[in-house]
Amino acid sequence: MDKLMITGGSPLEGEVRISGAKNAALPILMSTVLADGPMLISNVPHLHDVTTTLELLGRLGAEMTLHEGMAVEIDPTKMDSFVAPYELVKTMRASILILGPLLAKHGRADVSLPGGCAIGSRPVDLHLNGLTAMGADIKLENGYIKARVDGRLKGARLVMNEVTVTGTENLMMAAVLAEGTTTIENAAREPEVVDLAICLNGIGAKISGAGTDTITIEGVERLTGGEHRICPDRIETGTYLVAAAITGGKIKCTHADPSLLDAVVVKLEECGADIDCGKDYITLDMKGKRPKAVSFKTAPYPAFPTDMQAQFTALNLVAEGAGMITETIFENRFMHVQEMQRMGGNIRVEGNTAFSQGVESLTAAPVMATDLRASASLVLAGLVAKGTTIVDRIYHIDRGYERIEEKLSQIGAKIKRLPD
Ligand SMILES: CC(=O)N[C@H]1[C@@H](OP(=O)(O)OP(=O)(O)OC[C@H]2O[C@@H](n3ccc(=O)[nH]c3=O)[C@H](O)[C@@H]2O)O[C@H](CO)[C@@H](O)[C@@H]1O
Ligand SMILES: C=C(OP(=O)(O)O)C(=O)O
Repeated sequence: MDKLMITGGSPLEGEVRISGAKNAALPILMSTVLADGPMLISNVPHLHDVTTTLELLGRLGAEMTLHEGMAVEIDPTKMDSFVAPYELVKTMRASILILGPLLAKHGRADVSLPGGCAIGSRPVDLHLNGLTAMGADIKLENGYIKARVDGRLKGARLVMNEVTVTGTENLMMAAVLAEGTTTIENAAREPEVVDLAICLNGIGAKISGAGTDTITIEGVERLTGGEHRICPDRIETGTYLVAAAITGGKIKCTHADPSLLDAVVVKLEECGADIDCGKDYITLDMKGKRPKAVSFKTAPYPAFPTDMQAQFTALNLVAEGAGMITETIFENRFMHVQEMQRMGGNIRVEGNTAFSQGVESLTAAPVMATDLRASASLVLAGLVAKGTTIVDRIYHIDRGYERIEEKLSQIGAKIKRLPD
């Protein structure tokens, strides 16, 4: 397994080009199953999860052509398999996003039930309840979700008990080809849900209200093929902004969308950063300053994202003062804290809150984490630690960050990938 070797102490300075969003690319690539012609998807990030998604689509019989500049053309018209096998689903929970499109388009889907993962149990009951309410017959057999429907799914009123991002996306994708109108109440408002709706509306779907908590989908009989450009990754952007803030540097993130980062920007300003936003860039200046500790609770968009919690936990380790960070989305998302303690962080977890008291400096250590953002937060801690930190098991990082070591090196980090 590859590792990252980071020697801390250099303030980061320069420009980073932000990639397309993982969490938009995955549902949008899955949604191509619904189309009646080829789809050209651009600004696709080069990530392990994207490769897994393309492998899944290939196994289902979709034809794919890769174009220059991270665009992929997907022709789903000759699909002849409806099974998402365990060996793919176990490496990527988001494989569940194939369920809605397959069922809506082909009337059948066998999708391995995703297990829990390092950050929590992550059930998919709300996806299944919604599809059942739309007329699907769903059984669990031998670890697989076996979903069937005779003819088209039926539009329904779906009231979600919890705000679920992939649940909203799965049901929205299922509803676009259903007979009649579906409403999703208490829907997720995340920008990636909006990007998916834009993509689907571009090929003939009738979705309104994406980005609010009530989404209405008028089912249509067919969708055409078409084109879509994936929106910028707000979590990647936030991670690089924290990298500059934690090292007392100055950074410009280009090809970004600052309008998706309001809650994160508020906290960066609170920690002392000067921020400037343009239409497609965001700069952060923290030169010569030590960050001040921040406190917040994670919650669904537009509140502070759980996917940025670990990175700010790292920032608080070296900040001036006490910080209190509460995780409300996932029950086990502080796996990074024990590793941070090994680097000299003065931090403890009680219940779902991490309490920290900033220290002047961290010390390097060999560390590893069992999820994506936790691993990224250890890289951030390594950027300010005295000495050389080795972050193990970085396949988690490769699920969600495109060429992280190259992008960080370009802005002055001393970071190297150590191949297995
Ligand atoms: C590929 C993708 O987009 N992943 C994102 C998505 O994950 P994902 O869509 O899996 O996360 P959800 O929004 O579904 O999870 C939110 C909460 O709802 C619960 N829940 C969810 C579904 C369900 O059927 N039953 C249920 O109880 C979950 O356990 C969790 O406590 O949103 C998360 C929350 O912003 C992000 O951290 C992930 O990066
Ligand atoms: C939790 C995340 O992703 P996933 O839902 O793909 O596991 C994440 O992007 O931080």
